[in-house]
Amino acid sequence: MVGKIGPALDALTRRITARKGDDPESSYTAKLLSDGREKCAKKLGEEGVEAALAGAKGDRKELVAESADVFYHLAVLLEANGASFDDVADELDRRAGVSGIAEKASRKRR
Ligand SMILES: N=c1c2ncn([C@@H]3O[C@H](COP(=O)(O)OP(=O)(O)OP(=O)(O)O)[C@@H](O)[C@H]3O)c2ncn1[C@@H]1O[C@H](COP(=O)(O)O)[C@@H](O)[C@H]1O
Repeated sequence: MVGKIGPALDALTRRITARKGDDPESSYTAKLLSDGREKCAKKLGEEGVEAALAGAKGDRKELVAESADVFYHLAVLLEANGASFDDVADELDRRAGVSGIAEKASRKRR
């Protein structure tokens, strides 16, 4: 099965970019972006904690909903910092094939 998250994140990114500069009264994204990156970061932190709590209690439905909130707020925070999911994808690709254990050990040697 071809994954659906890439196209979904692309479409979400396009919607967020299109909202930039819109009236904050009519767009939550425009409101967040006009409030500044610290507000965007605060919202991502809140949604991350909510997703973690849903996962910890084993609530699959809530975890899925909260995860969508996390992706949305991460997309807004990336936009607020001039970054994108493509940048994140490049970083993930860079890490492919490097074990997390080996990477941690290499950091300790530095
Ligand atoms: N995916 C989302 C999305 N996920 C969550 N949210 C909003 O994020 C907010 C967070 O929920 P909270 O309960 O924390 O809201 P709150 O307490 O009112 O927030 P604050 O007062 O703290 O800012 C809610 O208003 C949600 O509706 C989203 N808002 C927008 N999108 C996407 O962005 C697109 C553009 O939306 P607008 O910018 O609103 O047109 C939409 O078509 C969607 O694709």
